[in-house]
Amino acid sequence: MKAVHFGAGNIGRGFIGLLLSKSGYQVQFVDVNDQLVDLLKQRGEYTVTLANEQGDTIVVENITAINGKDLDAVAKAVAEADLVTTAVGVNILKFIAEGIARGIKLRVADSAYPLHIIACENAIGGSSQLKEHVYSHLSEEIRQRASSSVAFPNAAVDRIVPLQQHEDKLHVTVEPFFEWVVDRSAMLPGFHEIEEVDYVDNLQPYIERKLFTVNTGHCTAAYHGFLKGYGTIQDAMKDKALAAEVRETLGETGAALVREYDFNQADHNQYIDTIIERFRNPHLTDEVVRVGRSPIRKLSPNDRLVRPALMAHAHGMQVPHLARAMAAALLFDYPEDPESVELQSTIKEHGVQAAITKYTEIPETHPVHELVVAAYESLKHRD
Ligand SMILES: NC(=O)c1ccc[n+]([C@@H]2O[C@H](COP(=O)([O-])OP(=O)(O)OC[C@H]3O[C@@H](n4cnc5c(N)ncnc54)[C@H](O)[C@@H]3O)[C@@H](O)[C@H]2O)c1
Ligand SMILES: O=P(O)(O)OC[C@@H](O)[C@@H](O)[C@H](O)[C@H](O)CO
Repeated sequence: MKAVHFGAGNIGRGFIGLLLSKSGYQVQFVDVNDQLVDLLKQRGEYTVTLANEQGDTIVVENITAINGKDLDAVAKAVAEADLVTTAVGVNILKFIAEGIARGIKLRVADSAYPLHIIACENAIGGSSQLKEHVYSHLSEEIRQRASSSVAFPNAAVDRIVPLQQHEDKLHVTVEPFFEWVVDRSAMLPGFHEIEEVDYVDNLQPYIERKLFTVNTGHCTAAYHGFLKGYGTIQDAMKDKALAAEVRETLGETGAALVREYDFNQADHNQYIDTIIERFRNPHLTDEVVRVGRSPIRKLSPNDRLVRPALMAHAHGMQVPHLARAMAAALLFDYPEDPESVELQSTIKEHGVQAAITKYTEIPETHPVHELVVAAYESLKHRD
């Protein structure tokens, strides 16, 4: 069984590549980082360390890599694969689409054996978004032929993998916890199941619960932590007031999720507790600037702050803490992050109200918009 995985970065090597390899897939990574690709090709293996007391290690063997700039090689690999996965960042999906489309074209020309394409990104409907990008490169005739043999099931992936500090550029340290849930209803017969993956008929509650708990809590800790001068999530979570802010924020998303999806409140509280403990893992060093990266994406309408806030508001609930988290995101001024630079320049040029409307798409007349502006002013002028 052959798998092609786009993005040999932290989650690519530390989670997806590892599970695929354990399940008997021969994994070919595709990346545009020349050094990473060369090392993977030369060595054919890498090490994953679990951030636990014992520091357990696993060697992932029998892997190889392709340079993503070599579109012919990418297309050939996709044409021959049983499974394509991605962990490149949701905004990068459009850039990998052409190679996948060319692979599909080659593939449907001489066979119709099934291909599953699963985007493992932090986004709602990641694989569906990738499908749109891929299909924009295909003729109607090829789309028709692909419709019965190429599936794009959506997925939710959860494992904290920080930026790596190892001398060995392939070595990756990951938290022990992981969860990978795939939408079974969009799958074709004959799929070689990936071990330890959960297959569900309705993914929506799972992806929203993950994104609006793990990722909402994480970015809340990151943005408030950044404002308070903490370098890592672990240090930020030692601040009692900050940890309480994270919990209150997850109380707001939790109330909305329980109402929307009928989750059991006690089970959801347990889920929140587990996640907060994961943020505190003393064996991890996770920088606030990684977790807060791409604030424009994180402030976008379908992401971890705005969507749960509007969902809660629609159920008649108050969202002061989500509004504060959005305000803290608007104050994330980190020159090495291109989205932070754009955000700060928009605020400077057009004012915070216009920036909120532009990036969150919440109209100025909406009560949540007013809450975010007030929280922004109060955080900006804090002592
Ligand atoms: N790190 C985590 O804790 C975590 C957990 C769950 C989900 N995710 C999601 O996984 C995705 C990747 O995150 P990450 O932390 O591994 O990031 P990362 O930066 O470590 O890895 C991304 C990789 O994609 C590569 N890439 C960029 N453009 C490419 C292209 N055109 N073709 C092929 N490869 C390309 C980069 O070179 C890099 O190696 C994101 O969507 C993220 O939200 C991350
Ligand atoms: O990857 P992002 O930028 O969407 O979010 C940053 C972190 O919250 C994220 O990578 C988490 O570590 C991960 O989603 C845990 O499953």
